[in-house]
Amino acid sequence: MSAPLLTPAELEAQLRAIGAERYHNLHPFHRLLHGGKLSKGQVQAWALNRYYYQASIPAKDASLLARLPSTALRREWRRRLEDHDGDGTKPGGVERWLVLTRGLGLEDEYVTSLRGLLPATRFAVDAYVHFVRERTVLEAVASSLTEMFSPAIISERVSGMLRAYDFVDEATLAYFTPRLTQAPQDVEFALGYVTREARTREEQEAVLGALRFKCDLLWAQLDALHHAYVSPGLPPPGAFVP
Ligand SMILES: O=C(O)c1cc(C(=O)O)c2c(n1)C(=O)C(=O)c1cc(C(=O)O)[nH]c1-2
Repeated sequence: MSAPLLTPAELEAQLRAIGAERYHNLHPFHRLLHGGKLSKGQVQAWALNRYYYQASIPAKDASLLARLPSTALRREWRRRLEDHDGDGTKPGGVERWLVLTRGLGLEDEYVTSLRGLLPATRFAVDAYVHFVRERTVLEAVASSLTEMFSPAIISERVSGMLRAYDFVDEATLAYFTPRLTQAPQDVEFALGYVTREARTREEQEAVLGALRFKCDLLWAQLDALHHAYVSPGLPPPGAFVP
C-alpha cells in the first residue's frame, strides 16, 4: 500500500523539518561570515560568487513564468521578476547586489563579467535554473521555498556583519532590507500553491524532494567558498584571489 496523503499542515511541517536539517544557515561558512571571522577578501569572495545566484534568479523565474497556466499565477510570479530586475523607476535586487559588491571594493565590470567566479558556483546555480526549467511546475514552485527560512538568516547576517566588520555599513547591506518583506510574500503564495496542488503522495514527495535539492545547491555553493577561501584555501585556476 502506498503511503497516505499528508494534510497541508503535515506537508508544511515536513518542509520546515527539511529547512531545520539542511538550510544553509547551518553551514560553517555562514557561521564564520556572520560571526565576524572572515577577512575582507573572504567576504569579497562570498559577495562576488553570490552575484551569480542573484543574477540567475530572474532567468529562472522568467522560465517558470512562461509555463504557468493562468493569468492569476503569471501575475503573481511576475512580481518576482520586478523584485529582481526592477521596474525602470526603482532598482531591483540584481542592481542592489552590486551596491554590496561595490561597497566591498569590487568593480562592477569585474563582478558582472563572472571572470572570478568559482566553477562550483556556476555549476550549482546553473543546476537551479535547469531544474526549474525541466521539472514540473509544482517542483519548480516548491524549489523556491527555501525562502521560508531566509528572513531568519538575513536578520542574523545583517546584525552580525554590522557588529563585526568595519568595512560594511547599513548602506552596503541595504540589499537585504526589502527581502525581509518580499520573501514572506513569495512564500505565502508558493506554500499555498504546493499544499493545494500536490494532490497525491507522490506529488507531495516530489515537493519535498525539490526543497531538498534546493537546500543542497545552496549548501554546495558554500562548500566551494570554504574550500577555496577558508580551508585548505585553494582557489581554482582563474578564480578570484583576494
Ligand atoms: O540571503 C539568503 O540567504 C538568501 C537565500 C535565498 C534562498 O533561500 O534561496 C534567497 C535569497 N537570499 C534572496 O535574496 C533571493 O532573492 C532569493 C530568491 C530565491 C528563489 O529561490 O527564488 N531565493 C532567494
